Amino acid sequence: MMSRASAKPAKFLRKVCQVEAVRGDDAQWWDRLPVYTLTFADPGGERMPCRIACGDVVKVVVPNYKPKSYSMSRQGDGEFDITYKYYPGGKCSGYLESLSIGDEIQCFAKGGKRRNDGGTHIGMVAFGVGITEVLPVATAQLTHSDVKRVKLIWATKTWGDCFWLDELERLKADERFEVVHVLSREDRDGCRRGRVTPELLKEELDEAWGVGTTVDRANVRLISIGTKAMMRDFNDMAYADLDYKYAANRLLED
Ligand SMILES: Cc1cc2nc3c(=O)[nH]c(=O)nc-3n(C[C@H](O)[C@H](O)[C@H](O)COP(=O)(O)OP(=O)(O)OC[C@H]3O[C@@H](n4cnc5c(N)ncnc54)[C@H](O)[C@@H]3O)c2cc1C
Repeated sequence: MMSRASAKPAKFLRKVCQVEAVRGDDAQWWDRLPVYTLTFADPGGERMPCRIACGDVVKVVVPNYKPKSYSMSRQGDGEFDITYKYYPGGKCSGYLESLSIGDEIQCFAKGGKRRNDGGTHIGMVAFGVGITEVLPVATAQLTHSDVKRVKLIWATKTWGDCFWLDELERLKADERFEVVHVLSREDRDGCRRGRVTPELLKEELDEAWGVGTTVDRANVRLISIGTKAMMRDFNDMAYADLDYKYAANRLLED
């Protein structure tokens, strides 16, 4: 895999807004941060060595700062996408926000996780913009014929924070795939209200699938993507409260 020393220039081709910003009453605060997808040409015409099925990232070298990670959200023919949430004042998302079409960024690929094979029931939790990594991984899981169920639990503040809804609908055409939206700040038909808790995971995964009865626990694979704190909380819930085994049940291994 490439390193910072081998960062290469990738030309910025286009930008799509996924989530519109909502400004708060306080001029400094935004009630909803915007999300954009940026498309870049493959550096030097060479396909970036990113395996989006395994959550590899694009390291964006921020000028006069350091490289920051962005999941590759799509790999196309001669191009790739990253999808970022813009944080006002954010060092890297601010840099991405400042780019104009035709500009070049310096970037390199990083990753190395492997699929922990053998899972038939895949439980995935995306916290907010963590969906950028989770959805490509979910899509890849559905290419495995031994996978019987893929359940994606997407936790956001509101429905307005959700994007890629068309893509989710398209994936739902595969009856093995299911999405559960968990909204912390909004009541909405068809969505759960609240946060991801051990009780919610037990209901949506163990009870829904019959883990321990019709489904062997050894056949469950789990993944969560979000901030470090959110992923730590998820690990406590999954590997302590629900008693899954980290080594055996995680979907991607280092
Ligand atoms: C493996 C990995 C993969 C990742 N993939 C992605 C990805 O695909 N997409 C993505 O977007 N990120 C991703 N990230 C996170 C990304 O790397 C950066 O951490 C993120 O973009 C923030 O960096 P920043 O430099 O822009 O913000 P920072 O410089 O860290 O600052 C954030 C600023 O935003 C401010 N802020 C926060 N909320 C609000 C608000 N509501 N209103 C006003 N100001 C606010 C904060 O106070 C702070 O000043 C990933 C991280 C890792 C480790």
